[in-house]
Amino acid sequence: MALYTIEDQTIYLEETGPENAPCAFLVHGWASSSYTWKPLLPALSRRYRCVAIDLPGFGQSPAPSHPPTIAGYADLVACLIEYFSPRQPVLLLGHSMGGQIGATLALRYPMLVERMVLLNPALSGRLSTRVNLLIGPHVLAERFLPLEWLLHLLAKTPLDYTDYLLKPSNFAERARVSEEDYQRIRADARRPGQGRIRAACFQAMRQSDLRGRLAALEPPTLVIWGAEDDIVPLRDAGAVAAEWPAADLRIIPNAGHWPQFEQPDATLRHIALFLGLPPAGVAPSADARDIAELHATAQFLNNSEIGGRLNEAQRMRIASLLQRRVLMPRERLTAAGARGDEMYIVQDGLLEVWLEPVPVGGVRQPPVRIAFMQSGQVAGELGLLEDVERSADLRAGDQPTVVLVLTREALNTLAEDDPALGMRLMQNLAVSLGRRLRHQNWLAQRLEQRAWQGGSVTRLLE
Ligand SMILES: Nc1ncnc2c1ncn2[C@@H]1O[C@@H]2COP(=O)(O)O[C@H]2[C@H]1O
Repeated sequence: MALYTIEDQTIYLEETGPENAPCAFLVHGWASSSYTWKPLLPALSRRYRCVAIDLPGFGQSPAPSHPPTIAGYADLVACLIEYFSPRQPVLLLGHSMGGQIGATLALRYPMLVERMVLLNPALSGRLSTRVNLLIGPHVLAERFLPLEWLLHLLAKTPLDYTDYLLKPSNFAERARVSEEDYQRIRADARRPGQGRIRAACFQAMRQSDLRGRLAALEPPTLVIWGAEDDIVPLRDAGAVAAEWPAADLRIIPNAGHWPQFEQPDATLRHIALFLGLPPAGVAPSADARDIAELHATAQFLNNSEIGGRLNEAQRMRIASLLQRRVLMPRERLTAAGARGDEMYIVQDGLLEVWLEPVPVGGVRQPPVRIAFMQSGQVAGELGLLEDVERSADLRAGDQPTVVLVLTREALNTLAEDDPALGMRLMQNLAVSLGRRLRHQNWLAQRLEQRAWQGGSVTRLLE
């Protein structure tokens, strides 16, 4: 954990991911800590420099000197964003109260936020009836230090009721949460000495109702909600649907207030789709680790045959699957008759298609160049789609040539993980094949035309 100070406030935060990568800021919820993000950090820090904060008064960060407010927390996070990412807006993730802080920040400082991912965000600040009736009185009692210590001591006796309150409110009936994660979440919720802040934030959330202002949120946002959340109930998702149609709202079954722990695969899948991260299970290629290059590749794909009609996140996803290969002038990439399961997108230079004509009178003819592929065009797609022999030789032109390689395995993983993107990719490939077919038809027509014209000339001469 790293330690920072802003004015007189000390803040603990966890930093992961490459230092020169775009920044992601992660803001936890009420009575939690940066541990909130544990299931998501490995995937996120492959692409982002992740900064997971312990808000003042929570986790390891000491309490603020003034009573906390949601806007105050938003201002503090904004200050950190400006420090860590002075030139570029950031990805902002918020869970529960952290979602309310994130949305407040995006309303106050839209220029600091590139996009947002909100998990079960406490947008209205209204909590569930169960929390208000059962947990609320406990929280409010903890405002007073002697009472907090009394309740803390009680929690060490057989009279402890923490699990009865905590478990069913936080987790869905069929949730999958490991004992270790549960114990960490539980410990954060009951940290001694934080009772005053817990009570103050309980009130602060209610005083920061964002309903009626959601439509003004500018950054593209993914909102994920566990269907069985009994802390910030799903009814707040109704406000998202009604007021904020631009938000991408995803509801995850068999998850409650902690979808990232309860259904990590589904949660990560939605986030990966939204951010254009590689699908789970695909190791990033060496090139994909270089984030600047990844962005450049995604931009290049925009003008390629397979990147048409895709959004930025989808192009980033494909870019992260491609391997870059440099060919020497005239180097052979594939041989006719050999097997291969890769397709090539020409990034720079030229890829020539060579074919050996049918032997004439049993004599082999020298190969002829039948086509060439320029920057943005694809070749080798037949081998990618089907386990058949290559139909022609592919060779680099007279200059060094750079190709981006897509393997069948990567394509299959992508199509399984993101069927809509897989479908679009296939459509783009079909369109490119169609173009070639039309070109062949045109050549055939020209051949016919020449034969016919040739015939008529012969008649005239007669
Ligand atoms: N007539 C053609 N016109 C353009 N490209 C071709 C032609 N024939 C074969 N190719 C390309 O050459 C590639 C050789 O490997 P594949 O058979 O996998 O995929 C083939 C096509 O991409």
